[in-house]
Amino acid sequence: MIEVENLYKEFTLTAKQKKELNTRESKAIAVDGISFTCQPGRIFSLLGPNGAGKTTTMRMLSTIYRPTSGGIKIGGVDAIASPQEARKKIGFLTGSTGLYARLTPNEVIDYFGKLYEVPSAQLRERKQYLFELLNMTDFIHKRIGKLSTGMKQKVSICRTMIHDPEVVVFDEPTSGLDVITSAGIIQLIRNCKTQGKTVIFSSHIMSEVDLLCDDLAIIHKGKLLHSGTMEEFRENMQEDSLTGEFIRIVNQG
Ligand SMILES: Nc1ncnc2c1ncn2[C@@H]1O[C@H](COP(=O)(O)OP(=O)(O)OP(=O)(O)O)[C@@H](O)[C@H]1O
Repeated sequence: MIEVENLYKEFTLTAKQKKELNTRESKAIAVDGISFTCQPGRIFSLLGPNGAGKTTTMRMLSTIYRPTSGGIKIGGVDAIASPQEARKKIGFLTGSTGLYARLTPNEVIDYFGKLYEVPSAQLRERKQYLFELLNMTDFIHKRIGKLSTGMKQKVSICRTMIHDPEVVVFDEPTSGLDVITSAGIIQLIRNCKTQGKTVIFSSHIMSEVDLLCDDLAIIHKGKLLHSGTMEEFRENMQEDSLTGEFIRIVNQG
């Protein structure tokens, strides 16, 4: 379970950022008092346009950023007071995950498996499950530096999932990937749900959200504009399409 209460994050702007943003303000509010709960065995989507605050929220959930104020609990653990304990329960996928170009996927996953203290027999099993599910067996012994963007993304996903975390945080997991690669990732997210994990993923693609999620939150300019089940969202739509409804909510906010 993920419990988020009145989460707030502001960044202090550097002189360069102030110039780029053409502002005299010394602070930028990225996340402005949002609250939500993600339940085990359900897929929660954080949807919002560019700059809405999705990545900042995901990074706070994953203990990479410390919130300016507010509360986060991951599987009952206070992620702000005990980030290390919370981190053991989380698998976090972000677009900027660094991978060692000179190692092979197999070596990287072994390394992270050991880092997370996954017992060897379990590590072998997890690797087999993930490599097969994501169709990776052809390139697990090639150097990462020689792999395509989609292949690297698959390696990052394996890295995220190798310790079988109970909470999965995916920041735009299919961004820039072809439909076949995306389908493998979507299947993995579905399997996480079946396994009773808590899943949150961010996206700005409504069709992907529609395909996967049980619960939906829409954020814009750091504020929560909508939160509820996907079923309720569909039932109460005022526009003909899900994308149309998303745009209507964002424009109203
Ligand atoms: N390190 C930072 N310093 C200053 N401002 C930041 C920083 N990181 C993010 N922001 C600002 O916070 C706001 C939210 O950014 P964030 O990256 O969380 O949005 P996002 O919803 O993930 O957007 P996208 O879909 O474009 O990735 C933006 O206005 C952004 O410029």
